[in-house]
Amino acid sequence: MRIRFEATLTARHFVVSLDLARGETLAVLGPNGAGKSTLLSIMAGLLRPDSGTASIGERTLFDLDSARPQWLAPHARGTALLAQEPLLFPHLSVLENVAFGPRSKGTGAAKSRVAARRWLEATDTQTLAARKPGELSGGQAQRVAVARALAAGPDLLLLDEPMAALDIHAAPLMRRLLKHVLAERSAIIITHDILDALMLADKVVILENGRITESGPTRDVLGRPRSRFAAGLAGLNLVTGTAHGDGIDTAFGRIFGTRESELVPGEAAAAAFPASAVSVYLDPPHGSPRNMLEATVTDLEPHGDAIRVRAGDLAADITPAALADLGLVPGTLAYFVLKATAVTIYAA
Ligand SMILES: Nc1ncnc2c1ncn2[C@@H]1O[C@H](COP(=O)(O)OP(=O)(O)OP(=O)(O)O)[C@@H](O)[C@H]1O
Repeated sequence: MRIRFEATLTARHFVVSLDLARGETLAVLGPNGAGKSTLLSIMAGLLRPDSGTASIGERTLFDLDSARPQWLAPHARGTALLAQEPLLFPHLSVLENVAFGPRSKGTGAAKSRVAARRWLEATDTQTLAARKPGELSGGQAQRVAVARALAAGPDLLLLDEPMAALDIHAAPLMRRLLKHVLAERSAIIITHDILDALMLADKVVILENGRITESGPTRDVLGRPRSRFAAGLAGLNLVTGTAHGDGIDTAFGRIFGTRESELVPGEAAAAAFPASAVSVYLDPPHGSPRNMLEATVTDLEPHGDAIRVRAGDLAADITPAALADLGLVPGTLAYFVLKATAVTIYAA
């Protein structure tokens, strides 16, 4: 079933349209306040846009553009929303929580419990069936919430940062569960985590200020980002300019790299390279021909075992020892140097 969505909500500067093929998982990435939760709330029927239409297959979720506006109640949409917090009914057992979905659709009590047990097994929570939500860890509760969402048999699963509230031990388990659950299932997942997008989603959209600024297959968007937001997520530097032979002309001078596709001289192009491929020098290095970008250091921050040196939008990861040697501080004029083989150039 194809999923179509188009909505405008002026008070939140929200203007979004998107399309999902049957069984596809879409990751929504974007900075805070971009409108990601707004998108899920409108889809789930918790928030009414000013205008727009949405449908799952033949079922209209809302149509506010016609002479006879339609608005389907949340429970009738065939969507299930999984929030950051599991939001289980505290007074019901785990089994009853999961059986609630089929029950509310009119399935009998015994049949609903059978279905619930099946989903508890699928989420590896069958041993918790008799417990109350208050007796579960965060990770367990979130797995039960997945079971509950699936037991309702949704046509579209909506996930709002399902890993965000989990600790570093529970998150990988949950990610593995979702990978299994989301295969062949239509879903929209909000995430801040690049790994989630790469592992779980077929497509991504980047949402910024209520607008989609990039969209496409996950690997394309993250491997060849066109927006700074996507580039930052992917740990890539992104420098834009105009194509010229094997390179592009940028504010930093000409940057050479490997062409990803045919470039038309003079047309907009971008160069992407990982922060880990950049070396930093205080003086222009001599010798082998390399790309050299002169820039003033603006920030230094820890990044894993490395130090990320920022100069405006440029980023380089260097070792703490190199940082000590160079004596970099914000304001230092430095040379960001990298081999052409580390640079991918593509039409922007
Ligand atoms: N209940 C509300 N009433 C009015 N405006 C709101 C409300 N909730 C969010 N907004 C505004 O709508 C815009 C989009 O917010 P939304 O919560 O959808 O963003 P988000 O991308 O989910 O952000 P985050 O990553 O911080 O969760 C923001 O400008 C926000 O301030």
